[in-house]
Amino acid sequence: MTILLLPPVSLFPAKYKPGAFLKPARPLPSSRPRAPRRRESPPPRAAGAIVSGVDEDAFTKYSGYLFENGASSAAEFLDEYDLPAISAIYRRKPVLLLRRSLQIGATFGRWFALRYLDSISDRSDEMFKVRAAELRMILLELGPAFVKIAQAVSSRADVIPPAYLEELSLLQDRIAPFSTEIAFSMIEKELGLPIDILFSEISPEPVAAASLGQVYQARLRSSGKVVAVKVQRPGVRAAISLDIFILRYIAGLVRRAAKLNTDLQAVIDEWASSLFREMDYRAEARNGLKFRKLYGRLRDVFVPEMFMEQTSRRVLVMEWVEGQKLTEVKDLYLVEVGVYCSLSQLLEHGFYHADPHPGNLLRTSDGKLAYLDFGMMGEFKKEFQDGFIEACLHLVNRDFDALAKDFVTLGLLPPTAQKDEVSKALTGVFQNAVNKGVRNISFGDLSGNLGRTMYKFKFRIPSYFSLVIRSLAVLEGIAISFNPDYKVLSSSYPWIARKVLTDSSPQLQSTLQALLYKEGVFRIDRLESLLTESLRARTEQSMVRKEVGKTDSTAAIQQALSFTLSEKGAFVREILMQEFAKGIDALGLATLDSLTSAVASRLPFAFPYSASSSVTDEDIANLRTLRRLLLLLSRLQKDGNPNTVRMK
Ligand SMILES: Nc1ncnc2c1ncn2[C@@H]1O[C@H](COP(=O)(O)OP(=O)(O)OP(=O)(O)O)[C@@H](O)[C@H]1O
Repeated sequence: MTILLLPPVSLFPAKYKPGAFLKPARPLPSSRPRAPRRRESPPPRAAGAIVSGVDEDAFTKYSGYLFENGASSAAEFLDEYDLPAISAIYRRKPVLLLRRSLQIGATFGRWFALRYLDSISDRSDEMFKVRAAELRMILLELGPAFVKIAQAVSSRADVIPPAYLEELSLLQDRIAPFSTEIAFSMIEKELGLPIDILFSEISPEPVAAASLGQVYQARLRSSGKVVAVKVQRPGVRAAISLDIFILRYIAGLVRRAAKLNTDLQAVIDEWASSLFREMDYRAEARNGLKFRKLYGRLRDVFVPEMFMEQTSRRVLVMEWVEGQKLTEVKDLYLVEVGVYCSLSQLLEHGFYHADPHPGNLLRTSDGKLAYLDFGMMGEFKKEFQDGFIEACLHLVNRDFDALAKDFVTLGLLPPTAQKDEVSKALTGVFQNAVNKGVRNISFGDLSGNLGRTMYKFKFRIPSYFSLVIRSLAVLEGIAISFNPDYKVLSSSYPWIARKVLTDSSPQLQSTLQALLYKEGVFRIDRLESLLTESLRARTEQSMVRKEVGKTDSTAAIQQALSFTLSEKGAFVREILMQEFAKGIDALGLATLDSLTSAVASRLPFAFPYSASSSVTDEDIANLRTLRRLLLLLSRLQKDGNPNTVRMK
């Protein structure tokens, strides 16, 4: 069985520039004589090329060790996170359990001891970078469960010191690969066909190695398309199951010892369930298909195609994306595209990419934002979407009583929390931030402050919500690295304003009603600010959405003018009409009033009625509102004609 590997330049169109990966032809591992196949081939003993600078693939050794101890055979075939099954496997292996626990304890213990020594010898600052690098190596050595945990926190510029952030972000894509021979044999076993029947070319080494799998560049023999082939690390489920089992146990101890509010074991269970789902590549491919269908239509967003027929539980084949990491190219326009795409995911369809770490966001060679890795997707339920929008509106409008209630709806606070106390505490957390103006609120700071202040009210962040926050915080984090003033909330608020003005959900409509009326008095300033903000969203949105056959500026004008007349603007129109009617009534009265007083002053006798008594304070307020409404509409008309539509 031979595979034709021609020099890449002659085979790939120039835009793919695959030369970096496809080395000059050389025999592929699959053409070498292979060891006789067993149902479960032993894990690799030595890694192939070194990607990360780690001189040995520690995970490969670890999974080999597990295999020798009989742990992988049962745990490796678990389809989903099944705690009773995992307990049953590892309770029968106390020695393995003890050895691994000691290994984890000793590794971290040594590191903490060194940090302690640094601090007593006053060398903490000097050794900071060294310890950060050591921590990365430790996590790599301890295997994929720890790498995954580190990845989860590595995009949080707000909670992790910069030196650690730098090191931990290397865990996103610089992990030692396992041997290509094992990978190719897994592809053949999983897909049931020889490599050279599946692909006309494949890179002789992985182009990237991540915690759960590694990726090859290949060309499908059937269609000639260039694809990425992701192959799962052997022994990964067994290794992760064992570590989860141990971490759960430690979490139980810590919770009891520190009397924590949070059920740490439940947090680990949720995380473990999603990690197991991530390890099923068929589910990932289905997610990718759905993601492409929903968001692939947004302008400047690119979602690769999935090849379901060539995908199995441990092998995934998808369209190759040529591009650079968003973090490397520092493209603020694409960060904005990402924010709009995230909001569309969160607040329009509720189906969102829950792992948008910087390694998964690329800038394609034609300037689009490409999403990779659909293993972890979240569902943001409609009631939470509305709750989130309401919370943002209440925050921006400084309505902290309502915000306290939103926190209960969102599951951030228990229903038993003392609302008055909470409202006071929230005022303390947010007042300053909001006074600075919505454009200056940092998403990262806000969530950090919130956690610290609200702890005493049993504040907890449900896992669905932490992923939502994360998907926005990651983008803010990327942007901040090259524009320290970037605020994701400022980019999101126009969207939120537009949503509340146009959504037909009764919940949002009553929020809007409550926001616009205080004790029956119409608050036109709030409508003004919502409309102005929403227009900003619609203008920018027209850049992001494909407006077939329209220029951006005409689309913006049309949107601005037709908004209140459109079906979506029905609710706002009703409010406007009501206020217009009140204003016109007041205008009628006032006109009549001035007419009668003008006529009365010219009469040679005293007029029996006092004209001024017919115009009340309310009428005067309604007249003022009418005037402002007219001004607002004319301004919207003007603003709807921006000359600068493209931000690039
Ligand atoms: N379709 C693709 N086109 C080009 N490169 C790709 C593609 N898919 C994956 N890669 C490369 O492989 C790397 C790892 O892929 P991916 O993130 O899907 O793997 P993973 O095992 O799920 O990783 P992680 O541990 O980060 O969750 C990516 O960061 C990217 O560099």
